[in-house]
Amino acid sequence: MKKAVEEKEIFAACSFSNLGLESTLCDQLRERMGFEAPTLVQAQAIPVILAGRHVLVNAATGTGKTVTYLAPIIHHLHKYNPRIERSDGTFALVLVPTHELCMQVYEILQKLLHRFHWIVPGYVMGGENRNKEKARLRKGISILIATPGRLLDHLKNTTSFMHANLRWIIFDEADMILELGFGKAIEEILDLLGSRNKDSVSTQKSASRFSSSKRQNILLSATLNEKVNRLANISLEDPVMVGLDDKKFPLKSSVQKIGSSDSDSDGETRHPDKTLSTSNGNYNLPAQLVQRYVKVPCGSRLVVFLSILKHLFDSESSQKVVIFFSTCNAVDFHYSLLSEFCWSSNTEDEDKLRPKFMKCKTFRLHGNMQHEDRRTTFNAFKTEKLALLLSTDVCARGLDFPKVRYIIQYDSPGEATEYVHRVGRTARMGERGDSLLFLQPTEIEYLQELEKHNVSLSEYPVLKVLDGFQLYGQRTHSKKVIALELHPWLVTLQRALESFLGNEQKLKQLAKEAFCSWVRAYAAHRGELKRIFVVKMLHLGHVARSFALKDQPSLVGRTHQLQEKKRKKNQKMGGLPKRRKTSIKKEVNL
Ligand SMILES: Nc1ncnc2c1ncn2[C@@H]1O[C@H](COP(=O)(O)OP(=O)(O)OP(=O)(O)O)[C@@H](O)[C@H]1O
Repeated sequence: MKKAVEEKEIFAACSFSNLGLESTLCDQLRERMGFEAPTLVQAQAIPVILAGRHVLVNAATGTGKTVTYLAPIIHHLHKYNPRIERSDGTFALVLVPTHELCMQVYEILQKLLHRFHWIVPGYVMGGENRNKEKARLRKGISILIATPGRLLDHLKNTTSFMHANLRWIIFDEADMILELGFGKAIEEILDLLGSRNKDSVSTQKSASRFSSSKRQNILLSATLNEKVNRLANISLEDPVMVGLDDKKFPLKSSVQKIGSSDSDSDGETRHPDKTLSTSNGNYNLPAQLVQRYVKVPCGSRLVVFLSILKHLFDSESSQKVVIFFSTCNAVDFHYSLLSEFCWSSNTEDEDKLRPKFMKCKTFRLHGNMQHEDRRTTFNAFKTEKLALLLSTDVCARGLDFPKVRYIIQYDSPGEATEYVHRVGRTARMGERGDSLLFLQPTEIEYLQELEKHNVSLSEYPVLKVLDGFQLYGQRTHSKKVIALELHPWLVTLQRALESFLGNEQKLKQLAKEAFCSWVRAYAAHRGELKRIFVVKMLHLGHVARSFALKDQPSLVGRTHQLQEKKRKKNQKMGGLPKRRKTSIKKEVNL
């Protein structure tokens, strides 16, 4: 894919060695990774990290934040003389929110360490075999990638986990880690590792040749915001902020900032020749990303969605699309529908063998899948050239699938932060990228929520796309059409879908389950968003149509009844649980 923006807007006018990185590592970055020059964020942050400062990094999605923190760690570990050994245990800890991100960082680390075989990479994460992890920790892991829950588990229960030499703690996607409700776990981890600013207690006595090394913590995300403030305050000492405005992000300790909109200092970096995208309360989005929305009445959502997908794949021979849904059930239903639905608009004869509606490969990824399946999907989608990935927000953060050309947010993302991360799966490293957000007419105010962060979307020409389809060999003109939902193409497609589902009982059951969890997820919007996504405004018959169901299924399934009972009990005992959003997010999203 051709770069959509000029190189100088992505890369700094210097080399990795100019930043102070060790020459073998620079060779490795060039030869093994194909990185000729550092990105702007790398040029600004690497020297500061090399200098041993605590750092807070805020830069747009897909700008190379992973290497920003890994390269300086490898640089320092490589320089220890005599060489570090496995028995020295863990020197660096990278905390990430999801299984997939854990694997991704681990893979990058493996590549970077190719010539440094004595520096051992490793990971621990929820869902993996604890005993195998224990064995690996016992042998020693120099740079450990971890999800917070499993790390805490090992810190408490794996006595052979050696971390007395720990020097770096990195929080990649720091805000997401907290969003997922890991705040308490993180505080406990910091305490156990003796890495809180004050009053920290370490469980292991440091008495090695590395004990004089100062601790260094680093927080990164494309959307660092006030939520991270507390974590930053307890974990960072005198931090340097890269790409962040300290007026919007006030920290107690003295702060040096680099690359923020009102930066007046180029600090210790040798090549801050460009500032990062501004972050004056606005989110950093890739400048070349084309962002659009499509306004669709609820009952026509599914048919418009399928039509747009068909249009995308018919018009480009190589296409990778990621689609976001609000629930695991919705992913499962749409995945099965897209994989099985057969229909051709050009044959009237019902008995003819019909071709598949979508001919590309379809993948799905969500938190209710087996870890092994998640891993297989993750790796397979990476290498495909023509494919669809249907996912929940488990895919929204940090994942770097090459050449994703389009992001569709079929279910709205909730907070603007999530919007930014979801669209950030495309338009990475200056490549082209498009995003499309589905909104119902009643939800259009959501655009103003995005505007508050300077995120503007233009309208997608949906009628033009629909007019391009042929029904029985004829173009489907909408000139006389008053409302989108009456477009002949959509009406015919909806009928075909409903009749298809009528004959596919398994799929119909999936549709019913998806319908119920979709409504529950819709009702779970909080705060300001509750005003925009009003569950009472939903016409449930229309919602049913959007799952290709002729009739509205009952919302009162057995699971729902149990949940209601639990909710009422909670209310009696003093209101909703404190982190309602988190529990709902865990239940429906990931
Ligand atoms: N200096 C570089 N030159 C060329 N490509 C690079 C360079 N640094 C990183 N990349 C590539 O850029 C892509 C994005 O990097 P990375 O995933 O670290 O971005 P990110 O800023 O962490 O994104 P997100 O905010 O979505 O997590 C990756 O494919 C990575 O290999």
